[in-house]
Amino acid sequence: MNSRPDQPLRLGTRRSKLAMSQSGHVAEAVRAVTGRPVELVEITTYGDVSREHLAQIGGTGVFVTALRDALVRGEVDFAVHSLKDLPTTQPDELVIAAMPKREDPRDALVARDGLTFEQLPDGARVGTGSPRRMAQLNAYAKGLGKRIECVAIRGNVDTRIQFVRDGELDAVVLAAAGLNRIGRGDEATDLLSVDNVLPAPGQGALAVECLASDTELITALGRLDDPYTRAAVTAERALLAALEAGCSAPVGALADGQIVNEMRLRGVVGTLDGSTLVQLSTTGPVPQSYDEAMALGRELADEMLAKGAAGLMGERSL
Ligand SMILES: NCc1[nH]cc(CCC(=O)O)c1CC(=O)O
Repeated sequence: MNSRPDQPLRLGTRRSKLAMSQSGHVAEAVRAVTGRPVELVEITTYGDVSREHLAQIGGTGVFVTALRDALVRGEVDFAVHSLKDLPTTQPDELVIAAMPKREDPRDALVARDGLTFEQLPDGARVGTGSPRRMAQLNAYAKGLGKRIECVAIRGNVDTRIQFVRDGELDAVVLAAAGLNRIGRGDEATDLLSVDNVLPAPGQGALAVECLASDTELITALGRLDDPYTRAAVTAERALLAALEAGCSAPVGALADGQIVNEMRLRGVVGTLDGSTLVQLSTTGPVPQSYDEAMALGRELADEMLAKGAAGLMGERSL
């Protein structure tokens, strides 16, 4: 593990409140399973510094590159990422040693006056720059016989909620997991059913990453792994990768199950205006290996591509 047992394990983390909360929880769990002290090492990423919209920065990896560089340089022993921010390609020198049990995967609405999505007035201004959310929220609104205006916003969770508190927006849409992790989950005025809005692949789940050569640490961190979460997220990410889409593309996916030993993978892509969505699902036994989980995701991607998914994603830079 790169150091003597009495020395702290170094956990590389972003500085944001969300990242610090995620890292704090994982640090505590790692302390519990290893008996070793864990020290948080703060690292600034380009995604934290830049004021550009994520779609303009070019999507994948803006939050993780600096953390990975620190791992490869040996400045930290392990790092915690939000899985939905992690590119689907895995560098050879790093491994995801654990995917702990996933939090609530849903998107949440934080609206003025306690409004639910259904209660939003026609023409409501809703803060989100995510193509995935825009496509599905526009379609959801249309099904309710109204229009919403999606307004691209950036910033951390607190900043986004402030747009609503200041009266600049009627609502913002955020990951429920993020709200919960920073202790603001009770401010959600609606939790969006995954029947209406599928989350980003991996949303609500964390990746604990370390050097592929650090076998002792991989074994220790592995005790935090939740195999069901790993199977689900692997299938969702296989779908995303097979659709050749980055994290800023309008792709939603969720693998879950109501029936024991069965996993249902749902996927969606759409046009940003929500006028066309390709939404499909496939069901099979809970994958028992990486290969089985990958196969589940690829199978659904093939069906979605056959239904014209690729054409819909072409306009993602709009
Ligand atoms: N893209 C930013 C990001 N990355 C992870 C989360 C929330 C926590 C998670 O999904 O694990 C968020 C904020 C949001 O989308 O509201």
